[in-house]
Amino acid sequence: MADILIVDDDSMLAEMLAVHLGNSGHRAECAATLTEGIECARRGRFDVVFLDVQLPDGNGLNAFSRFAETASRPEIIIMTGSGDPDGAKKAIQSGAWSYLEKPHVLRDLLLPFTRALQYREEKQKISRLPVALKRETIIGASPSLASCLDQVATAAASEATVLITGETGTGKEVFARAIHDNSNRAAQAFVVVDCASLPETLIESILFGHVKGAFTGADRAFGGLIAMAHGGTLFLDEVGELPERIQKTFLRVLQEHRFRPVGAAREEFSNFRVIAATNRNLDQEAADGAFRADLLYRLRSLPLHLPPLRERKEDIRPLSRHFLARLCDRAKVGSKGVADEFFEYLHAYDWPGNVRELQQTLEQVFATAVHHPTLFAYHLPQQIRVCKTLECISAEAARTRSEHTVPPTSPPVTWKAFKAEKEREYLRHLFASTKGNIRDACTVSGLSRARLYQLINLHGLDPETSCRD
Ligand SMILES: Nc1ncnc2c1ncn2[C@@H]1O[C@H](COP(=O)(O)OP(=O)(O)OP(=O)(O)O)[C@@H](O)[C@H]1O
Repeated sequence: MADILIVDDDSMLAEMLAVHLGNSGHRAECAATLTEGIECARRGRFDVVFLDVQLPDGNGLNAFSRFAETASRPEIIIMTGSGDPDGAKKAIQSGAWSYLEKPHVLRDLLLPFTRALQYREEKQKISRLPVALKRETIIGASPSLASCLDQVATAAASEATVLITGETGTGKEVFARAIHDNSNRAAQAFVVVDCASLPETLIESILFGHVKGAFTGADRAFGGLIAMAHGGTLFLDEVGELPERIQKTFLRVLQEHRFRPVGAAREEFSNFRVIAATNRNLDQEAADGAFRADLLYRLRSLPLHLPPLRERKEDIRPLSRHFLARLCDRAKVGSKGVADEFFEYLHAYDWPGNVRELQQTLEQVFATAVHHPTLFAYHLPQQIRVCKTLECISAEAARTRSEHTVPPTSPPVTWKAFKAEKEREYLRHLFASTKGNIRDACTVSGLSRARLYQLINLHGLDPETSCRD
């Protein structure tokens, strides 16, 4: 017997589905809105959620992760309107087990539902196995990182080719190593091929090796990276950069594990496993003919997408603490205190360079504050401080705007007096956000230094004390 949650505002359909499932020995509960559904999923334990897309208080697909991340981690079957290919595609991309078209839910339900339960049962058996994932190099505890770690465990237990995607600096190489370190191949080599820096004329020789005298300068035989990865893992970093000429040859090597070193008469064999990574949209490139679609499908037996840091900001604090502790260790200095607003500033920033940018920023901060026992927001690079400051100012502007939608109850003042008061308010806030730093205040406000000093005099303000008001 399974526990099912049906989230649909069509009460007749929900009821019919509940009765149908009840007749097969399952226990079904219904919710008519997203809010009610999420609340039910949090309170109860469900094996499967049937989730409608169009709900009165929002789109089911957008709330997908809120169901998937509840304690019982249910399998989710999406119910879409009929003939909505976009909805169906989005459902599968968000990790739904399957999708059913609304008018045929009862007719089409049996197979996906049975398979989802079977999958769930097997998943629970596997997760009960006492396997501890070695993940010392991977810091973070956000739900999305946890889900990536689940996928690392699955990939490590299999021999399938993995394609890791994600923006630059999200940790693709770290995750590739973690898959290798947790696999049966851990004792053998992890060979990195940086496809972006392979010299065009030497690619075959670097990958497949060469015999002595194969070309001018080949005064010794070389085994090649594929041979080196025998028994271990071949990590193709930036695989999208692999020249077209090699893509075809490589596809064959990937399928047959046989390759011919340059100048050799015979083929060699290597038992390697491939993990590839890219920050490019290879689907698009395959559609445009810039990357071989057959190679892409072959590489992507198991896909693993790493979310950017801005979508898992919970990881910023533990990552920062980890990097700072490592820097203190290396410099042989005691651990440093970190002011709370330091993290607030890190949170407000979008981290286009992801974890790598965070790590480099902290190295920079550490170098400038090596003798300071505490790190303050002031130690952070200017672009990060400006970002937080702009966030404060726009929040303040929104607050002021909303205050002004309320009809004024006090008698109107002159325009001049009103403007002066708003100017003073703005300046006070500007100094509070920039900690009284004139240079930052000019950057953020766009005022020249001369105009800023003029306004300070006019309103009799002191930037240093204003920032503490
Ligand atoms: N979750 C994490 N925990 C600890 N360190 C991490 C994590 N993710 C990334 N890093 C660190 O961030 C840096 C960048 O990681 P990595 O080289 O794996 O990124 P990448 O996605 O392969 O980048 P690129 O696409 O530019 O090659 C490395 O120093 C790595 O150790």
